[in-house]
Amino acid sequence: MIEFNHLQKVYDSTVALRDLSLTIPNGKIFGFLGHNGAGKSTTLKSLVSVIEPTSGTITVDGDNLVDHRLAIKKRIGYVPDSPDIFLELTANDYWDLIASAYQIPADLRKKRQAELSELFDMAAHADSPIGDFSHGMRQKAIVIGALLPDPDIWVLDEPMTGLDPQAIYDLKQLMKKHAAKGKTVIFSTHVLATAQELCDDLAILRHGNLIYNGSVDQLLNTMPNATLETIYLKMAGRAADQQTVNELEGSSRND
Ligand SMILES: Nc1ncnc2c1ncn2[C@@H]1O[C@H](COP(=O)(O)OP(=O)(O)OP(=O)(O)O)[C@@H](O)[C@H]1O
Repeated sequence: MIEFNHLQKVYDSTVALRDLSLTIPNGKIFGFLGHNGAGKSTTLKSLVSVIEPTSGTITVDGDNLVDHRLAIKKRIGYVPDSPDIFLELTANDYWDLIASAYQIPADLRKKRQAELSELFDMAAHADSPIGDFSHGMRQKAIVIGALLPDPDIWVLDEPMTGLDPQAIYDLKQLMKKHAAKGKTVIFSTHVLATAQELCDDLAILRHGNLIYNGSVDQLLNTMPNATLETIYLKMAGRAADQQTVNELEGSSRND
């Protein structure tokens, strides 16, 4: 179980996260929704130790991230919001780097790399530099890297961006399979149909504030016949209805 307790992040003069407290159960697919700049990446980057929150704590199965940083990092596979990293390395060099950092046994790495490269049509590109790849191919190389250690917690920041329909389908299947094994999948997305299809639980952020945390079913039940898109826009959109937010916040607290 992952717990964010009163997390706050201030960048210079921008408050990106305000007093974020929520719990992510193990074995679930958990989605972060919110407009551009709402604080989704900031939350995910805090969890994977790319940035340091200004205040508040994160615990993973009761262990404080600050005190158990390396052990927790080794349990997490991360797909960042931009795949434009390690452009000089070949895909294989990048996967080597991950295999060595996570101390993945050679035979397991070989097996997983073969399966994932095959699935994402990347086997023929393993020895090409990431910088020569299209956006979608870079994204696939990063996704493969993040899954090589078969992490307990898989964190993906807008992972479907730039992927072709087949790769999106395959990635969604992998996310479902990962959670079905009892592992935790946490992702951010702007695609509400994907969130509705995949997520057990959701957090909706607006200007760094948590405005909903609970199950997708519970949210959908609040407005019979409405889609997640309709409800989301009512809560977080341009004409956000404060009364709806208050009612849903109340119902998620009383859950
Ligand atoms: N390195 C940074 N320096 C200064 N401000 C930042 C930095 N990173 C993010 N911010 C600000 O923090 C706020 C939250 O940004 P964040 O990237 O977490 O949003 P997001 O919900 O992931 O948005 P998007 O959907 O556009 O990716 C925004 O106002 C953003 O401008």
